[in-house]
Amino acid sequence: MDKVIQRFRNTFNGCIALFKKDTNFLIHLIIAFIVIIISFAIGTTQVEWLFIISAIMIVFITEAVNTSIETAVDLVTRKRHPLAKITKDVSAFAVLLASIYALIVGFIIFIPYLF
Ligand SMILES: Nc1ncnc2c1ncn2[C@@H]1O[C@H](COP(=O)(O)OP(=O)(O)OP(=O)(O)O)[C@@H](O)[C@H]1O
Repeated sequence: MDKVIQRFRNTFNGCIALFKKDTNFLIHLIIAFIVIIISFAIGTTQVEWLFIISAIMIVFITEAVNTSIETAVDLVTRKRHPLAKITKDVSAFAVLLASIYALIVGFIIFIPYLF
C-alpha cells in the first residue's frame, strides 16, 4: 500500500514539475476548460464529447511527454548537438500534430453549431 501511495506521490510531483517547467501546459489547460464550458453550453452529443475529450487528452499527453523528453535531453547535454536538436524538434512536432488534430476536431464539431 505504501508503494502505491509513493507512486501517486511521484506522479503528483511530475504534474507539479510539468506546470512549473512548461508554461504552454497551463495555456492548454485554460483552452481545454473554455472548450468544455462551450461544449456544455451548446449541448454536444455523446460522440462529439468523445472526440473533444480525446483531442484534449492527446494534446495534454504529448505536451507532457515533450517536456519530459526536453528535460532528459538537457540532463544528457547542455551543449549544442545535432542529435539533441532532432530529439527536441521531433518531440515538439508531436505536440504540433496533436494540436492540429484538436483544431480539426474543433472545427468539425463546432462550426455546424454556428450556422
Ligand atoms: N542541446 C541542444 N542542441 C541543439 N539544439 C538545441 C538544444 N537544445 C535546444 N535546441 C534547439 O532549440 C529549440 C528550443 O529548445 P528548448 O529546450 O528551449 O525548448 P523549448 O522549445 O523552448 O521548449 P518549451 O518552450 O516547451 O519549454 C529546440 O527545439 C531545438 O531546436
